[in-house]
Amino acid sequence: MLNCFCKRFNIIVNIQRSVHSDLLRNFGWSQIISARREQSQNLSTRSSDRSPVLHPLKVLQPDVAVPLIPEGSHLFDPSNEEIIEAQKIFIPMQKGSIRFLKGAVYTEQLPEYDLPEVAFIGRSNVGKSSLIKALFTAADDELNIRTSKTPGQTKTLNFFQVGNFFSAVDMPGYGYNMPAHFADSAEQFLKTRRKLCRTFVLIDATTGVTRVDNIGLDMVEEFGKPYVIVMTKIDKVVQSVLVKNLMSVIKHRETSSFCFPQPFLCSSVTGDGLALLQTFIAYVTGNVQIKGL
Ligand SMILES: Nc1nc2c(ncn2[C@@H]2O[C@H](COP(=O)(O)OP(=O)(O)OP(=O)(O)O)[C@@H](O)[C@H]2O)c(=O)[nH]1
Repeated sequence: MLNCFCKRFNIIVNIQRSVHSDLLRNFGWSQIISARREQSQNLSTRSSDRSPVLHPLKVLQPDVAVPLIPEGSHLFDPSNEEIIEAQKIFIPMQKGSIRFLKGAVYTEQLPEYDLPEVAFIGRSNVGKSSLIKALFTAADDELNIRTSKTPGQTKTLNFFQVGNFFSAVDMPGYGYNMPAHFADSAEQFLKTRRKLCRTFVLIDATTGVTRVDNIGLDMVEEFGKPYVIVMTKIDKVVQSVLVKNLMSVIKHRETSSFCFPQPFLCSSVTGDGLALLQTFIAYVTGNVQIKGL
């Protein structure tokens, strides 16, 4: 059963990988432009051979009565040129330039470097490893990131170095089957990392914000860390469910002091929203400039 699932998932990832690497190899013009065109397409009218939707939130907005980002906030909406520039960072310039650095748990084991850092946290099985794998699909062979249907497989803080641009950290999931060290290791990490510039808190689009998600959300609020909500697995829900669950994120944002106003909507399977998230990561780590920001 698991084998069969893995095979199917690999096929999907391989299709996505070839679409993605074509996009990157050709510096993406035609695909990005067609993705732009798809912004006018309803998210629920999906077909497997279409280009990824670039900005899922923008697609949803016309169908939602409340503003998805607060009045007065700027929508993060980079130009095609800025997206192309940002995506170059996610392609290895040479073998090993994007690499797994180490798995660690306690402060003294954490790697030292002078790079900006971004962390991905979320409850078990929310899709953290899959998202990192999809963001770095061009370096997949070197990173060899494992994903699993079984919750709680990520047991250490896994560090990935992305050239001299930044470092990404895949944190263990909380909730079901979480490692016993989670509270200590996550707290120590969030408290001590000087170069941590953003934490991405992942929320499953099939559930919206649950009580378990509040473990991570409360933690980043308590430590006063600027964070961004990423809704994962948007391919798994119809638009009405996506909007309903997005509302739980909007509701959380209203009471938050450190949450970025714009949630990012992604699918690691279809690639929807990934180019936008890559561009945002490149922007917050100081690796691309976005006009007007
Ligand atoms: N359809 C769909 N499935 C996804 C997506 N992202 C992840 N999954 C599936 O969700 C399951 C969990 O994904 P992982 O990436 O291993 O989740 P994780 O958060 O790293 O899990 P832990 O190790 O428990 O912390 C796997 O079966 C993935 O294939 C997505 O965008 N769409």
